[in-house]
Amino acid sequence: MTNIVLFGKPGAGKGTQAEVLKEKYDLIHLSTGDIFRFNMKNDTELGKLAKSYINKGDLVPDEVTINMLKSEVEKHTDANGFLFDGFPRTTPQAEALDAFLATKEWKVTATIALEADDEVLVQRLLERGKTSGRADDQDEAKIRNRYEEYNEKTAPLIDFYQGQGKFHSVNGIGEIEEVTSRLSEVIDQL
Ligand SMILES: Nc1ncnc2c1ncn2[C@@H]1O[C@H](COP(=O)(O)OP(=O)(O)O)[C@@H](O)[C@H]1O
Repeated sequence: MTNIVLFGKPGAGKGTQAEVLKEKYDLIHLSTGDIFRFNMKNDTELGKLAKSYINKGDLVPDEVTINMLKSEVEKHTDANGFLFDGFPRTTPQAEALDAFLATKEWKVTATIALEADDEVLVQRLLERGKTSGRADDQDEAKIRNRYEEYNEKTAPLIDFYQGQGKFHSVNGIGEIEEVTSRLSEVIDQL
């Protein structure tokens, strides 16, 4: 069982890399952002709730996110491992993930951060907003708010995973293939 947390600021390339890594390492890719967007598109109760937070650039409350994540993991208990993308994003989420995985005698194998400079990332998101239709990518104020959420709530997870000796980081700037090979170097040594 290999469980990898892909970590990084909005726009760092987690989703792009996850698409490649899930095939390469036969992992189930769980993106909380994608799951929320799927629910928003289908106008489910979860989608309606999430929308009010996401469209402002705020995080969705922990309880909602954690329950959703657990039910997604439960659908794949025969998996070779998971690639968590966009989760955990807060300390309570990270603690809940550890506790939940422990009930299955699993654990987080490693957390790998994609590092990139804020200004590069804001430009990437604005560019993505032109074609993605994502409301949270089209407005610089919403994007800045996501960075504030990241700095305040998500950045402390670096210490959390460093404390567990599981934190790795790679340079997220470069060609997609280049970044994939940096990530693979870390994964191959786990
Ligand atoms: N683990 C989470 N906890 C709370 N909210 C989340 C989580 N994952 C995603 N979201 C919500 O969905 C939005 C989009 O997520 P994602 O696609 O991962 O974004 P980004 O491109 O900003 O990294 C976030 O800004 C947040 O509102």
